[in-house]
Amino acid sequence: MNTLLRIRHLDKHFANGRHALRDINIDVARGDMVALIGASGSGKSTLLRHIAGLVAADGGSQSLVEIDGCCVQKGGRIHRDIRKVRSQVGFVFQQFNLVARLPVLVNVLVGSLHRMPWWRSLARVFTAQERAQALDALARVGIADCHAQRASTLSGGQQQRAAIARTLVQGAKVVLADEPIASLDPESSRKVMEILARINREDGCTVIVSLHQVDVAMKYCPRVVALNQGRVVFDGPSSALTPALLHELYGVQAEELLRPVAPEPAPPVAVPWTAQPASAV
Ligand SMILES: Nc1ncnc2c1ncn2[C@@H]1O[C@H](COP(=O)(O)OP(=O)(O)OP(=O)(O)O)[C@@H](O)[C@H]1O
Repeated sequence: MNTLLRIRHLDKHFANGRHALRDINIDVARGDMVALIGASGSGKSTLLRHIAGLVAADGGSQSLVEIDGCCVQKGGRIHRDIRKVRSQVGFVFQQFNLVARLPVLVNVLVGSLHRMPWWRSLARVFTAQERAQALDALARVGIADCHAQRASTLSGGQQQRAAIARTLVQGAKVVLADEPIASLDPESSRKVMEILARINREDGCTVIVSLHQVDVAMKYCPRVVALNQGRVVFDGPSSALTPALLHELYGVQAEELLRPVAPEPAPPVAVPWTAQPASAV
């Protein structure tokens, strides 16, 4: 396996005593698209935040997170060169994390700040080439025509697509998406998942996406890692996830994962026009 992400012995206790992650060991190959599933509180967000180096694992542990051979954290300490590693990691949040008052294009350009000299990033001065790249990324996610609007004026689905465009501009090797469709309607959810699948397929970007719904995970992600109370309880092909297995893994909580996303609205059916006899009019 051409390993991009290596996680070893990840354990996390929060200050309130909650044991949120329990001896997590996962390898993810370059170019994989992996769904992280689990009921509410199972540890999905906590795991993604550890992978991004936003949270440190338990101190004094044997824990390790590496991305492309570079250390994110080891033994409960975030690596001192974390900024360099983070520039390779795009994070897509449930709540989009855009700056509401700034234009969409500027929000997307934020993805290129890590490549700029400090004085240019402070002044937010962007070159024509950088702007063209950001516009191109917005075109790829289907919202180029919104580039001049304030981020706050976009719909939730459009904001999430802008957040994905930001990771494209960033040139991230891995995109970590934390419940990116949790607050979206079914049609916007479908678009966002299709965009994530497309950047995985076309750019070879490794995608790890946490989801509540098993049906979405099975549709878009060949591999699923399932968490329950901070522990990996399944790691394998999504096709192996039957309702029976989910009930075995989660008990009654399986219902939360099996609840389908509302079906897409049926396309309008064209009713063939037929001439009516004059008397029927
Ligand atoms: N900062 C924190 N302090 C204390 N406990 C926390 C903290 N963050 C998360 N937890 C706890 O850790 C556990 C895992 O939380 P996490 O948010 O990772 O779950 P999740 O699977 O992402 O849930 P959801 O699907 O509801 O977002 C939960 O019991 C949560 O209450």
